[in-house]
Amino acid sequence: MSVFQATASAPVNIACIKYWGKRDTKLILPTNSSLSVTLDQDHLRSTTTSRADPSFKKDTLWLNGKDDPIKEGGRLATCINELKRLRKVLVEDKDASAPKLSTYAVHIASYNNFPTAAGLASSASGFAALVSSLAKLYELPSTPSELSLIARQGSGSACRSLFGGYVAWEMGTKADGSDSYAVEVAPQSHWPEMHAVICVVNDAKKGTSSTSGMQRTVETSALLQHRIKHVVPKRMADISAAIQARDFDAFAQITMADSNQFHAVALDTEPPIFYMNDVSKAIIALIVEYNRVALEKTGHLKAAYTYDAGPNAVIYTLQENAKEIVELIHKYFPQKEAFNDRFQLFGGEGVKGKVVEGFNEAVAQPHEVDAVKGIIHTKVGDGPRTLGAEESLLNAEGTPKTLA
Ligand SMILES: Nc1ncnc2c1ncn2[C@@H]1O[C@H](COP(=O)(O)OP(=O)(O)OP(=O)(O)O)[C@@H](O)[C@H]1O
Ligand SMILES: C[C@@](O)(CCOP(=O)(O)OP(=O)(O)O)CC(=O)O
Repeated sequence: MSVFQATASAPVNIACIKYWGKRDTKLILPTNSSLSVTLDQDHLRSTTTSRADPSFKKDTLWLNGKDDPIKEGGRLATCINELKRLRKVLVEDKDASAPKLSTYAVHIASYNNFPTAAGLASSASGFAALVSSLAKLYELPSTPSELSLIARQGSGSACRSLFGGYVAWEMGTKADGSDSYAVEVAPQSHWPEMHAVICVVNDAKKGTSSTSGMQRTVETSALLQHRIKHVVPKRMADISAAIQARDFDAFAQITMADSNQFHAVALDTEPPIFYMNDVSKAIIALIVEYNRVALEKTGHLKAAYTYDAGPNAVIYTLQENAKEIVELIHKYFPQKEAFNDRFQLFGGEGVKGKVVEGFNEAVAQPHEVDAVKGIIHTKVGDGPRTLGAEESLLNAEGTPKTLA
């Protein structure tokens, strides 16, 4: 008997223009457009296998090997049901010989190769991988933008992980959400030199979830209304132009300004929300000083920090500056574990921890080991990938394989 199964992996994305606020909480329609860089799934990814079988009793998801209950009417159920509906309408109703997979329950196993729910955008890669694997299983003729409409209903930011490179989520205006989807601004190949140095400040589950935090902001922040109307539209246009022109100065300025404003609207929420901590703030001080020196020496910026709903820093930079940034972070935040030098920046010599010439070392205090728990060096990457049967996460019985 044939096995109906597909496996896909999907990347994380980190926004430069932040999504923060919904105008429709059920459909997940945002109050502003947003834009992100997709990170390389060779380093950070969710991998998901979906199987449809007439013997399965109910839709089931295992996340990192553990049963993750699918709540009726919840986000997962919405995504799965919508994909089943498309299977029926786009495939089964058109071809009588197509197996009626839409009537079978599915078993889904997913693994994140990085901490889940720790502000590293696991919901984004997770829902993008889920939608990609089911779309493949159901042989849907849908485009990435069409699939992004479904991923959006799992987690807003997930819609942007349906593309590689530089991605915008157009907020749309329709009440049914049919024009609120992701589009490619530029592929990875357009500006492959974009790297990211991620400082993991806290990899534990966070306090205020994005979902509840942003809703409180919508309800209580006057500053958010200003941001939505008067700030984001111009920033979206300007950063898209900066990406087209590969203008890192403009890209960095806008990215840092938008991170700052997102954290300002979080603070403007009642009661206030603080996602950054003192370590996050020290990293900002280091990047500001590093850019000051760069501007003085070269007339250009070299780094852009951005923070999501947690204290972890993502520092965008061009490949040529990544080594200096890794050195800088090590100088102030000594590491317990050796740096994973996947781009061979250091050869065999190891990271020393040093600042560039002219850097004012007094801008931040050196911290104790573990203030920054890890440093992940990655870069812009491609969109979801379909993987072969040998990568399946489900065993013959349709339950998760134990991974080595
Ligand atoms: N691989 C996955 N497959 C399906 N769902 C997933 C997967 N990974 C994460 N999720 C869902 O996303 C939730 C975590 O989302 P949450 O927004 O709290 O954290 P985060 O995405 O890591 O942080 P943030 O979005 O603020 O950057 C999990 O509890 C789970 O429901
Ligand atoms: C700060 C952010 O990372 C917020 C992400 O929010 P989510 O997409 O996690 O929220 P839900 O739609 O409620 O699931 C900014 C961004 O990624 O644009």
